[in-house]
Amino acid sequence: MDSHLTAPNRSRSSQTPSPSHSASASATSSLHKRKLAAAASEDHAPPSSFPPSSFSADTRDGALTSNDDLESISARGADSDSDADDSEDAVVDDDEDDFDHENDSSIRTFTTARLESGGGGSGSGRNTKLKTENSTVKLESADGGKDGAAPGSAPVGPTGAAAAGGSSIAGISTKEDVKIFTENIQTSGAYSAREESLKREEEAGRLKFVCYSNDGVDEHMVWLIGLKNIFGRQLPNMPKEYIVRLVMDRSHKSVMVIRRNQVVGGITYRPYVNQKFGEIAFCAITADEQVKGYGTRLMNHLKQHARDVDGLTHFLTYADNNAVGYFIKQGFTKEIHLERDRWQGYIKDYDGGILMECKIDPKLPYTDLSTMIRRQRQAIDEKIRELSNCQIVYPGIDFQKKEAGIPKKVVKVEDIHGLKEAGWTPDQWGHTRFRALIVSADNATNQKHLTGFMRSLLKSMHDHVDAWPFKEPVDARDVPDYYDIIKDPMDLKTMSKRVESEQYYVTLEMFVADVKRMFANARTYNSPDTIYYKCATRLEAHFQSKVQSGLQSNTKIQ
Ligand SMILES: CC(=O)SCCNC(=O)CCNC(=O)[C@H](O)C(C)(C)COP(=O)(O)OP(=O)(O)OC[C@H]1O[C@@H](n2cnc3c(N)ncnc32)[C@H](O)[C@@H]1OP(=O)(O)O
Repeated sequence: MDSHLTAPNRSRSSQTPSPSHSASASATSSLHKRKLAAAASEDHAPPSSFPPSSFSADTRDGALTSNDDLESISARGADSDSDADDSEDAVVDDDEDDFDHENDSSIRTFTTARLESGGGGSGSGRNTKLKTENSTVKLESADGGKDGAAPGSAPVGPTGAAAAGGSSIAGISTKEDVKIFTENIQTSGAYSAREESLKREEEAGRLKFVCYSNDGVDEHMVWLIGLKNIFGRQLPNMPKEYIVRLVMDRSHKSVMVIRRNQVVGGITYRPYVNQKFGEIAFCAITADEQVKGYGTRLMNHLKQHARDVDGLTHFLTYADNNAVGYFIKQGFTKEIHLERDRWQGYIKDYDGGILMECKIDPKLPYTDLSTMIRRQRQAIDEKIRELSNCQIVYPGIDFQKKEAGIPKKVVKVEDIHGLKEAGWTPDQWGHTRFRALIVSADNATNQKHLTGFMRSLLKSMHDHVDAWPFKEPVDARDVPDYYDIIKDPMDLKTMSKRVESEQYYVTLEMFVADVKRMFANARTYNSPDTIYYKCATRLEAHFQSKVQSGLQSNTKIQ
């Protein structure tokens, strides 16, 4: 009667299981190429003490025995993904045996320990880890009560107290003192904004995160079936019967997102309590709710629950290649730091994925990270204000300009509001790399010096044989598209006006920047074979040599 969900024997690529293993191992094939060691955990669960009314669990952990029963559960509106197809999904019919034979040659490897643990075929052998020479030698009893939730046990709440009917995973309560910090909050980043908005949904009761395993309570079972359907759709290469097996396996737990009593997504994991790590088997959000932050919040709830309730310190998962980015954003790494002894032989090997690890922080308020981030933002902001006056906003400067960009009104540097307050001192005025020019004691003399040098440079360019294209601004009547292409025009006449204003160029660098721009414009608008381009290159070389010799002779004079 359970043939639908008891996979036939599979060939295995790397291990040779004992006959009893072979007999019990479920290694259903898929394009996904997961190397399943499923049977290990499914074969010997204690009988359910309270099977759900509408379907029965057989003596094997979570192995559903009646497709009709599954259908009836689905038909009751198990999840938002449910439709006619879903109820079919729920039924693993004989046709689906096809996939069991499809990839016989491939992919099915069992870790030694999983094979050993799956081989007993009885409850007592469950989770017994046998290490061979290459791996494990010690025999360690790890019954369901230790590694993994006790079969059929009700999920527990965040406090760690068992809650008979399961419990929603509430976020940690926000302490009163948070308000002190969260007042006057700066704008939050995208991550916090998303988390906060989902947190508000939770507080308003429109959204909840729950953790259940196969406990026989109708509502929980409906949700688990709903989650199973989502996994079936979102992980299309994963054999459906394998999904059912793990979701219904009583040693697995599922943290689910429930919105308006419908499952939106979830994560099914197996806590290895003795080893203090959990293995994420499946993780998915229903198609039309992805990339809205549910996956992140789900993971945060999972971490908090796994730490506070299961006492776990790490998660491991074989992440699908196309979901690696998501896991990285959730703090998973491809480097495995967890000591090999703690996990090798416990978790299933999968092809087509990459083993990733996440260390669960012992302190982080995972379900209230946004408040923590806001508090940190606030604290940093306050410290910045303490160390600087950047929060003070002064009235603006009148930057109205006359011709050639020369300011209408001369603004004395020392009159610029906030400059002194920011630590400016008059000796920083006109700071320039061309220090050789600025040796005089007062600013007025410095400016005179600078103006004289710039004037001589301008004259030298003006008198050059190649200067003719640059003497006046380009006339748009002659070159209609010039100003469409050149947005920052410059010419010798404009520069001359700026020099003579004695206000514009307060450093030589400013003057040199205008000269460079003038030549760059010529080379942008004109092609290299044009006279304009060639004039620009020759005049620029002339200018550079004049600047160099001017600076050198100036240095010599000093
Ligand atoms: C062990 C396994 O089960 S592996 C298989 C994982 N599951 C799947 O691939 C099924 C299909 N995908 C899904 O169900 C979902 O997209 C999930 C579970 C992967 C992510 O859930 P979402 O609700 O979409 O995630 P959420 O909205 O919180 O996004 C978090 C961040 O991850 C990014 N992200 C989401 N999915 C992916 C992805 N597949 N690859 C790369 N980045 C992703 C998001 O862009 C977002 O980035 P941001 O914070 O910079 O804006």
